[in-house]
Amino acid sequence: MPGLFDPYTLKGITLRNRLAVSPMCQYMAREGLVTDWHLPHYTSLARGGAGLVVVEATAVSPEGRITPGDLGLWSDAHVQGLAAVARSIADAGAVPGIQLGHAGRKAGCTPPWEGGAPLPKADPAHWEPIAPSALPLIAEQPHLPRAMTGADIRRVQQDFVDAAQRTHDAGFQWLELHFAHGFLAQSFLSKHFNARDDAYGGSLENRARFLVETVAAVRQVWPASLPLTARLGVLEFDGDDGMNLAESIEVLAHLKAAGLDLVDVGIGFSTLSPVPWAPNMLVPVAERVRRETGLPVATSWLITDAKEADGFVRKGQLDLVMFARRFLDNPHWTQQAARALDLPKPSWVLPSPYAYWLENWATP
Ligand SMILES: CCCCN1C=C(C(N)=O)CCC1
Repeated sequence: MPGLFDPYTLKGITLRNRLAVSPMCQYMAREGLVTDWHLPHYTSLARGGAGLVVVEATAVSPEGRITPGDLGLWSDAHVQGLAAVARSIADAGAVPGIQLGHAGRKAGCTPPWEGGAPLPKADPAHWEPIAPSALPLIAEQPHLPRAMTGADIRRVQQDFVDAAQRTHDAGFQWLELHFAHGFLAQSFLSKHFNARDDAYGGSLENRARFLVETVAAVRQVWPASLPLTARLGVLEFDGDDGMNLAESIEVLAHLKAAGLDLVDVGIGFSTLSPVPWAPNMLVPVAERVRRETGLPVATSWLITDAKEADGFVRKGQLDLVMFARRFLDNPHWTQQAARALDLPKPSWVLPSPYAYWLENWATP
């Protein structure tokens, strides 16, 4: 079985290794546009040697932003800046990916380092979030999201399709739909936050309808040769995870039939239930998803050790390993992973101008 540093081919794309930079919100955009922050940020991550770099959650519409600082692809004006990012990631030898999402009821907040609370209604940047149902995330929340009409659902699905088309126009080769973290798609699936009585609420089939229809619609415009993936929250830590995981596996069968190529196994975060954080906590869950759906899987959350990650791949538990804070801490962490796994010439996971001097001269 291949290991962490073996290439990975999915549809018409081959990654140089199984290490992926997980999408990590930077909240440094303006009106959804790339700023001076993004190109150096993503270029340095790509030059670090990972096989795949997934650009942060990028909103398919203005009201789908988590914060006013989210990147967006809701207009053609957003393509040029992101095209430069995709090009730079590819020039560094990584495959450029991006995560498209809509934050639903969790939209319209300040960045975590400013508290992460919903913007006050009096704030000129404030907008009214939309969601499957007018249910608050927390009981004492000052304002409720607006319940989506059928027209809203169709518009947002078209927003996903249009943003996917722009994603391809920008030169990205890997697309991840954000179906996790209590954002819009996850909240359609959630028993806690979907109280609809139309075809998008009630039964599992109805609660999954938005997700299945969106994958099918995006698949129509996203080239068949390029991986179409989704991050899906399969656990909620709400005391009902036997059912949550079983339902997620059932939904994934339908998403696979609609054209999904890989699932990035995540957490639902539909409620504020405490999470029993532990190293590598989702790996066994991802393994079960892989076995029972037949879909290739990636996962993340507290995977920090190269030898353990290599083992997850060699044992057929994971196909890709998503690292987030490891790469924020050190964009060149892939080199440390290569050293830990005794790869020959480990510095050569980095570009030549770095690798030559790191590898060919005795270091004291
Ligand atoms: C409830 C989500 C916890 C982790 N985060 C995920 C984000 C995301 N875009 O998926 C944004 C920052 C926090």
